Amino acid sequence: MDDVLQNIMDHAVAVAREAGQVVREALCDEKQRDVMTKSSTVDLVTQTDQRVEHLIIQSVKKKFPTHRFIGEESVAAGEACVLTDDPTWIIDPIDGTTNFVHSFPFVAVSIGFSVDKKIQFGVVYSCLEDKMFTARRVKEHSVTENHLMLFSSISDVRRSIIATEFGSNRETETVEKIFSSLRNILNIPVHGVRGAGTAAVNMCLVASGCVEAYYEVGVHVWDVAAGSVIVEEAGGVLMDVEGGPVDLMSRRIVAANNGTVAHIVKEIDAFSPTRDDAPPTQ
Ligand SMILES: O=P(O)(O)O[C@H]1[C@H](O)[C@@H](O)[C@H](O)[C@@H](O)[C@@H]1O
Ligand SMILES: [Mg+2]
Ligand SMILES: [Mg+2]
Repeated sequence: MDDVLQNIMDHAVAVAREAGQVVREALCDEKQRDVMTKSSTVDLVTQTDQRVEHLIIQSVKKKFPTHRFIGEESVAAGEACVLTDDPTWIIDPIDGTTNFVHSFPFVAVSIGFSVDKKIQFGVVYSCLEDKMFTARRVKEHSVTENHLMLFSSISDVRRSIIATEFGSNRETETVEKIFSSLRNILNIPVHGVRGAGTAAVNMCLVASGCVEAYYEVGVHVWDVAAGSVIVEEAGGVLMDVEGGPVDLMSRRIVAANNGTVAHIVKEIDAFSPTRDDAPPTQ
């Protein structure tokens, strides 16, 4: 199975790079950044998101015809978001669509691969920085092209930088919760709070030791599937925002180094968005 998995992972890296090239070219063409909206007026999608997801799925289908998919834009188009034991590609064609639309320079292609409901490897290609982050769920972990993982050993949360995002839900109660968590964390006080505008890149920043923790409520499984392996294989931990094991379908995540995770979890004002795998409402 090892060689088989490596073969699949090599394909994921190749197709992520190809997808990244499409994203870079699309950035120079305003038409390809024309905005449509999904769950709210600030939940953006472009024809490039859809085109890149199509490209990835078609490329994988040719090589691995029995594999299944959970893709952000396919789910938006009505496909079910159900993780089975079958080999499944979990795809976010453009993580950071808002960044893409505004030319804010952090945009990633994120691909996680799951078997038996466990993510086996993750590939995050931060395509404007041209950084490829990969990790496989075995002892080995690697970040290609010299992007070495330098995991943070800081255990004093007051010396940390914490990454988070504001998401795309602007309901008053949700915004209140987001600010309540942010206020608690700033008041620790931490050195700073940052956000790249993409969950996948934020998780790679944890894995690289640039930030000590990243948390968000409202992410989706395609935002974090790949990053989850990259963080864990770098030596980090994943947790639910109220402590306990993370559930990638729950839309809640903390990814952190060992020293700060418990402190961060204490400060988060948690809430529970509708799960990714919830049956559709009629
Ligand atoms: O929609 P994309 O750009 O794929 O993903 C983004 C989420 O929608 C947003 O809620 C989140 O804050 C951001 O980090 C994420 O990457
Ligand atoms: Mg995303
Ligand atoms: Mg996306």
